[in-house]
Amino acid sequence: MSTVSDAFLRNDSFRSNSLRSESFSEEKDTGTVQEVGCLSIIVLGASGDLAKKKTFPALFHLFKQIQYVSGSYDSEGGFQLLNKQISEHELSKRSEPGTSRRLFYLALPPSVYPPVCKMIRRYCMNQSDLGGWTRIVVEKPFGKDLKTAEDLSSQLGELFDEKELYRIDHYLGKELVQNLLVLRFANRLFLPLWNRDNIDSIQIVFREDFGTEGRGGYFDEYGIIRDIIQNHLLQVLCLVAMEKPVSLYPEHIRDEKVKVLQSVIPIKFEEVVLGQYEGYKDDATVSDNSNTPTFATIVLHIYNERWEGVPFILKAGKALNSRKAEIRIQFKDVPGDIFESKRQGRNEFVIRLQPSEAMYMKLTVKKPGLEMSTIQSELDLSYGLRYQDANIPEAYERLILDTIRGDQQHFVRRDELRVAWEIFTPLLNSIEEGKLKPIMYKPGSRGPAEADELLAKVGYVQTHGYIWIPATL
Ligand SMILES: NC(=O)C1=CN([C@@H]2O[C@H](COP(=O)(O)OP(=O)(O)OC[C@H]3O[C@@H](n4cnc5c(N)ncnc54)[C@H](OP(=O)(O)O)[C@@H]3O)[C@@H](O)[C@H]2O)C=CC1
Ligand SMILES: O=C1O[C@H](COP(=O)(O)O)[C@@H](O)[C@H](O)[C@H]1O
Repeated sequence: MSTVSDAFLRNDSFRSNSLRSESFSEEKDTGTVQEVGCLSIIVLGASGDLAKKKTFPALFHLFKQIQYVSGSYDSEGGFQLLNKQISEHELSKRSEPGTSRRLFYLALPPSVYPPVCKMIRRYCMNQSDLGGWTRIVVEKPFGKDLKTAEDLSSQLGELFDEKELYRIDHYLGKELVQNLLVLRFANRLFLPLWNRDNIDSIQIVFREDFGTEGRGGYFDEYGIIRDIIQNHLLQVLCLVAMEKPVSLYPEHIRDEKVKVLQSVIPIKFEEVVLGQYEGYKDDATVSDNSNTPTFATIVLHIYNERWEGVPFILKAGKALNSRKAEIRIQFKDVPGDIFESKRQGRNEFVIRLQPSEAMYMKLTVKKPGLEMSTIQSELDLSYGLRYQDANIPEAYERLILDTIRGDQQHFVRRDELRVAWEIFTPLLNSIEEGKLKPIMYKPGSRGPAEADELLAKVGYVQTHGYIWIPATL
């Protein structure tokens, strides 16, 4: 376990209006006093992979000093000691009783959330009557299927209120994911286009060009659907597909996300392609007869007025030929096309979340010159070029700051989580029962060819002959 002091919060700029969103602030909703007491952030799972790769670098940008308290997750003595350390730390910062804030970040496997939360509840709560609080940040995967997730939610729900629980999904902290609401609802241009009348298919894609690399044991238990699709890609889908929320108030946004998920109809197994990269089982921590997919393409259908008939293709894979995450919105062909532009490709609006954030719209234009011929080109907003001086924060940096501010907009609500598991549990059960088997693919490839065939079957038309020429300054 480790604790981080409040040096950052002593910085006046943190309390300035520029960093504080009035519409989201807890003060406005509950009438509590301004938060000035000592803040302690406690990372449980401090020696693990997640903490090392994501949590600490993010915290390091926010804070200056890190302390470490070691102890086991089910020992009363350990948590009493932890509480003592935090209390001493708060005292040393002259924090008034009732004002201090404790953020417990559980970078742990979900199996130990209940005992750890019990210990926190019993031994590490602070007084909160003067604006102080205790908040718990939990990492995905929140459970393994509908039942385990619900059990976990119930266990945590008995210990903490929903407003004290922050289920983190770091994709919700990515710049271009956060931009989706603005893009969709602040641009008149998109409002009439964003529906089944104009859009033919939507892909949400995650590709990684490395394998499980030391995480084989964890991964083999979860697989790509639980690791990426059920959470990160589904969250992105919600923001792409949901209706306009009543306001930017977190509950209004999360209400709309839940409605989209509730409109997803059961997955047809013939619209699923699973893959496993060759060599995956060479990892000593992976079972020799593992059926775990490291690649999956899954078509979801949303049965509502806006989206009926539009396939949402969720695609994720490890050990592929490239690393990227993007949303690809493909429009329908132009009716009564007089330019034969169809032969070159359809309009596509691509939102690239990473690497190098960008949005581009693939268009057909007149080829410059004397001839009246057409060519595929693009309207291109590359963030690196357009916002050269902007500092795009790491997703975790942003989300941890939200937990301190008490803004739950970018966190997963319990009912959202339940529907997300309802969507994928039947498929996951069938994989576990061996009814669906992954197709082997070569590391460094595009994944199984059957995935591209499925894409074509549900209507995706690959552009041919499009060549991108990056802009130069
Ligand atoms: N601002 C910028 O940075 C811009 C960059 N570009 C770059 O230009 C290049 C071309 O752009 P774009 O056409 O959008 O992207 P790509 O050519 O990379 O991919 C287009 C689509 O075709 C699919 N695809 C690729 N190969 C196959 C295949 N063999 N069989 C079936 N489907 C396939 C891709 O699937 P999958 O998702 O699985 O890869 C993707 O959905 C890209 O590298 C892009 O990043 C373009 C415009 C602006
Ligand atoms: O949650 C996870 O995400 C990472 C990928 O995150 P990114 O921000 O680098 O796209 C993935 O490697 C890991 O398997 C998964 O658990």
